[in-house]
Amino acid sequence: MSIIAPIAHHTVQASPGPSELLRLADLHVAITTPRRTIQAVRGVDLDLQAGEILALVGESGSGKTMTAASIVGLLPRPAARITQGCILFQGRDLLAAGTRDRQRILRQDIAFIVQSSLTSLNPTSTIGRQLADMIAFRNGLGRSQARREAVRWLGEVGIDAAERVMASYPHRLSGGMRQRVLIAMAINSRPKLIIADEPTTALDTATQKQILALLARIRDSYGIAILLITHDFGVVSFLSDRIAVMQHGRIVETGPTARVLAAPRHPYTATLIDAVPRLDHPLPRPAPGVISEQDRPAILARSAGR
Ligand SMILES: Nc1ncnc2c1ncn2[C@@H]1O[C@H](COP(=O)(O)OP(=O)(O)OP(=O)(O)O)[C@@H](O)[C@H]1O
Repeated sequence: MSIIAPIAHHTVQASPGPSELLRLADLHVAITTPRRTIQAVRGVDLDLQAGEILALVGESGSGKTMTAASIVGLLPRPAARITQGCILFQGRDLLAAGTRDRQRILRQDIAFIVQSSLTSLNPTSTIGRQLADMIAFRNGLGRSQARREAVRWLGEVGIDAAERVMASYPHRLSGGMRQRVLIAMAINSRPKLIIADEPTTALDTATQKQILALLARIRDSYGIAILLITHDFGVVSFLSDRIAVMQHGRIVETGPTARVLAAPRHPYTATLIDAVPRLDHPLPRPAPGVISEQDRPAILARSAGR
């Protein structure tokens, strides 16, 4: 994985606190298309403490994925590039680090989980093979020991029928099972940070809740910090300690989850929260004529599913 130079470095004045894991300072990402250049990320400042779950929330196109991709060196090349800023991981600037150092940090300490779990797995290889190969490679284990470890990690992520899943090809598993497998792949190296980009978006509501509960348990058991990227405030309230709200490439509000949900300070945050109908809160008050009585059952059904 590599990150595109040249980069105008931002000077970070304060040294990181003892528990600061990740800091983005004045991060800018530009995307050049044949027709124009888009400033996808426009000066993002963000910090994440060890063991913390921070939700990065915003509508589609607000720049969440470009921010995450910058951290793990997966910006779509050659169109996208970091034009300014720095990314500190445990005080080290990933953008200034040598390729080997950066790759070592990304391999050992930062795991990236994306939404589309089918494309993240090799369709021609069994789950057991993929997981055991990864464990063997990372830990220098022999085949049978790596296999035993693979079964153990599948158990860790709540897969009971581990032997059956080991023998399965990815397309034979449900979306929730595949996401559990990806989480097992992410955590077996005991990273310090998981970046999860819309990890539950493609799943049904019950499975979403199970996967979110699993992520919470992983944080509690292993102290792994999670940067959770989502457009869904329902997901955020379930899982995160803190929220950062992103709009048009900028962070417009950051705060503890309970405070942000109860008393949003930025109008955009309030709009996003209001857009989530829930049964335990009054339904958002629609402008007259916008939501008719006929629409109401559908909204209530959606809200009941959360
Ligand atoms: N490969 C690409 N080529 C051109 N523009 C892109 C590309 N990927 C993203 N963009 C643009 O960059 C901006 C930020 O996109 P980004 O994917 O980071 O948003 P997002 O908040 O993650 O939204 P979503 O949840 O839909 O992925 C948007 O204007 C988007 O259209």
